[in-house]
Formats: sequence, C-alpha cells, structure tokens
Amino acid sequence: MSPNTATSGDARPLVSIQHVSKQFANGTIAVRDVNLDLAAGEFVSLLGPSGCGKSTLLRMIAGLGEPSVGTIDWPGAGGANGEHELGFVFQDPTLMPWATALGNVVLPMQLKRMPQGEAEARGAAMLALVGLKGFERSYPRELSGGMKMRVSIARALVTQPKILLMDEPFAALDEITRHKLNDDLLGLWETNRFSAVFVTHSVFESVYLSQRIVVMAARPGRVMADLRVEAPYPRDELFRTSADYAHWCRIASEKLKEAISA
Ligand SMILES: Nc1ncnc2c1ncn2[C@@H]1O[C@H](COP(=O)(O)OP(=O)(O)OP(=O)(O)O)[C@@H](O)[C@H]1O
Repeated sequence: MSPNTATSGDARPLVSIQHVSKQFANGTIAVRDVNLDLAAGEFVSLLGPSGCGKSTLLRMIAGLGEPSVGTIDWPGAGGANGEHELGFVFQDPTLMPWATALGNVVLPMQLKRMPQGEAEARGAAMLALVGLKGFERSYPRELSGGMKMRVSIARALVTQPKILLMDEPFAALDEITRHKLNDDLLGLWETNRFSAVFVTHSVFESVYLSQRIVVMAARPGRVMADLRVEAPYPRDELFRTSADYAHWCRIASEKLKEAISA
C-alpha cells in the first residue's frame, strides 16, 4: 500500500492541535492560535523563517513544553489512556560520547527495562536499517556527522514510535550527505509507516520529503499556508530533477515569500 494512505481506517487524526498559543515568560509570543490535525502515517514539514515558532510547536507536540492556551490531543493514538509513542531527532545528534553506536541506540529500550539481549538485537537491526551495519561498536568520535545523525535516527525509531518529530536534523550536513539522508529517511518512512513532522528552513527539502507543508510566519509565529504536495512516492533522484519537483518548489517558495513579508 502507498504511504499516502493510512492503514488503520481510523479517520481520527493522530494529533489534534487546537487553538494553541505559546507565550514565554519574557512576553515573546512564539506561536499564536495554531490549528492543525496530523494524520496517522502522514509526512508533514513545518517550513518558515527563523523565529516563526517551528521548534516551539514541535516541542509542544513532544510534550516538552505546555501551550499557554489551547490543547494538543492524540485522538488517533489508541492504547490505554491515549498512550502514545514518539521519537525526537534534534539538529545535534546528542549522542552519549562514552557509549558505542549500539549503546546509544539501546538506551530507550533500557529505560523501558527491556532484557539486554533483546534490546541489543533490536538496536543492531535498527542500525543496519539506517546503513550502519558493522559500526555497532564504534564510538561517536569515530563517526562522521552523517553517521552520527543516522545513529540518532536509529535511536528515535528503535521503539517503533507512532510519530517521529525532527527539528532541522540535517541542517548541519553537507548537501550530498543531506540528500542521501533524505532518501534514507523516506525509505524508512515508507517501510515503517510512522507519522513524520519535519522542521526545516529549506523549501527544497520540504518539497522533496513531504506530503504536506505547513508554512509559518514570525512575530508572532503563526500558520500562513497548508500546502499539499501532490507528487507521488517513491521520490528519488529522478524526482529531484523533474519539472514536477521544480513546480512544487516554486509554489512553496511563493508561500514562504508571502509568509516572510506578512
Ligand atoms: N525559552 C524561551 N524563552 C523566551 N523566548 C523563546 C524561548 N524559546 C524560543 N523563544 C522565542 O520564541 C520565538 C520562536 O522560537 P523558535 O525557536 O520556536 O523558532 P524557530 O522557527 O524554530 O526558529 P529557528 O528556525 O531559528 O530555530 C523566537 O522569537 C524565540 O526567540
């Protein structure tokens, strides 16, 4: 089945963001009156200029900060008491320097008290999926920036979260590595069917990855446009050089320009 369609048949959104505003103690209104539903299995990018509240919104979805006003619910998450699983990938890979790649990936399972053997088997399988077979015993200092980010993604996905939240994960990487990680991320998404929320400044990256781009403006942070990228998956090098890709990049660029000048 195509990742464009949800498998569960559950019409409820996975995450429902209703009238969410966030004002910090210093008076800054980081986001104002955001209303968004995120569907199960959907790939959404939050695109906008610096300071438009993308990270603040992502962190609130993760429960790392409370809205000042409004609600974030998980109607489609299922499980007891609406229990939901999420993975978070930061711009910095945030690996423990004293632990191996495998040691870093098994951490979330150790926190869940999974038996060590099972955790290591799952961790090693996840490292293989992100292209790091053979590097299980390597320490972060022995890995390139792209490889460290792969470890970070493996750590976020190893517990099979319903949603993967990513805050400009590839911004610090060179373009070739970034393209490769974009491709591999899409491969993981197509196989594992998690919802993805991807924060980026890049029109090109957001169009390449997403089914949907939420364009935000700053001061105060707010949603300006909600764009559906009607291009099929799988997306690959052919798509990257296609007229279709250029077309969607142009549309997203225009929306971003409008948001910046708003
Ligand atoms: N803890 C905080 N206390 C006060 N103001 C904050 C805090 N965190 C963020 N802000 C402010 O809220 C606004 C939104 O910040 P946020 O980091 O969410 O934006 P962003 O779109 O992710 O920016 P960037 O792309 O530069 O990371 C900014 O004006 C920022 O300075």
